[in-house]
Amino acid sequence: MDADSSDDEVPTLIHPEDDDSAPDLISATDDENTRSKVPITIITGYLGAGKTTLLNYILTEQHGKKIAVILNDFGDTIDIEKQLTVSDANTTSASPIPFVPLANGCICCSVKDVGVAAIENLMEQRGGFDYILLETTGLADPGNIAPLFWLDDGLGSSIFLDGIVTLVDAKNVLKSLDEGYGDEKTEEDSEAHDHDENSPLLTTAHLQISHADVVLINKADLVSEEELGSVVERIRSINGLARIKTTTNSQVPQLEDFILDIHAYDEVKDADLKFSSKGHSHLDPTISTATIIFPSLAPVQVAKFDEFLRTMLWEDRLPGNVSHTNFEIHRLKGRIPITDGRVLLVQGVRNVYDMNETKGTAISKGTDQDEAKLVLIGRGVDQEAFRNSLLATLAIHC
Ligand SMILES: Nc1nc2c(ncn2[C@@H]2O[C@H](COP(=O)(O)OP(=O)(O)OP(=O)(O)O)[C@@H](O)[C@H]2O)c(=O)[nH]1
Repeated sequence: MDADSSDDEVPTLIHPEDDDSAPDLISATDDENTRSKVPITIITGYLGAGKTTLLNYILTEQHGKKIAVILNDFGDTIDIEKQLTVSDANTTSASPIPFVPLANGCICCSVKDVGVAAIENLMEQRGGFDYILLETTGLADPGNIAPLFWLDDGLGSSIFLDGIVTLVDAKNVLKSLDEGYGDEKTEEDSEAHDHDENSPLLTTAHLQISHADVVLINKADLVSEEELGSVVERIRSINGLARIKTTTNSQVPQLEDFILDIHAYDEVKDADLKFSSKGHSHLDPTISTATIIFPSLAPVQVAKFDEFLRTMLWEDRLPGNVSHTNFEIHRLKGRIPITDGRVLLVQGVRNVYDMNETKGTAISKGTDQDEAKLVLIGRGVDQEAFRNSLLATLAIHC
């Protein structure tokens, strides 16, 4: 399940060929920029899944980093007990650890006002830390948080999103996915999460898993091997990109690569996309992962590929006269070789995406490297329809 290793060079930003009102993306991939920016890992997961336990574990492990922790508390009250728990457990050499509790509301609703201000405030203490962990409330939707680090000029210039780690409770996660167990059903939630009465229930657990770069299936001690296997299978069917680790008491043996320095948004390694050979699973009726495999692009097709992405992500439809059901993309990653030797790397969260190219990577014809892969995670993602639409778009005017 742990798949990750590649010697690929760090990608650089390419400039879009047209000026088509693309959001002003801030590349986290420029070598020098990335080095001077502070990485942030978002830790999300259901109420009681083990987020605080994970923070305590990280802060007491030897990792040679000075870590700042931001707690995003839900509601008006500050969870004093939780802050003390983490502070007291900090026996690491990294000190002091500034705590910035976000007292007012869930970060997904008010991140512009509260979350950004707290992070900017924290950045004034720069030099006191070299890594940020943001623990979100159990009800947060990470899809609203992640694009901020691309789109907010202020934030994007000083920090970069390293990755999203989602904790799930092995004992309760299937219930959460099937019944929305643990979700507070407000009217707003019902509208946002389940707007179409005929669609299967979209729960907070789905949102947290579909956006994850790493899923920790915690509380493994509370379930049998067989139950654990079913949980792994279900999560893999929702999010085929995430690396999955089972833990007890949130103890991740290897923090580097799994929690810290994941580089989930500035690299797209071939190994990240390797699960795709296992095919499209419909184990979860609500969200699935689709992999579109297609031949490497001719240079003139790059603009067409971009058009496909824009139409899909910004207009919520598929180009090329392909019929499809309603869909919603949560996360996408792609690795697209071009016949002139370049390789395009694509990253996206919801309707925000970024396309970079690797420098001078030669492709060997007739090998796996020659194959382009686009992986999509979301609702209503019909692999065949998406592939047909992409191929139809690439064929036009080429
Ligand atoms: N049996 C068992 N208990 C665990 C494990 N991990 C955490 N716990 C316990 O589960 C409870 C909740 O853990 P927390 O780390 O507070 O969970 P959280 O996600 O921060 O919870 P909220 O802040 O409410 O969202 C605590 O009593 C932990 O000691 C585990 O792997 N197995």
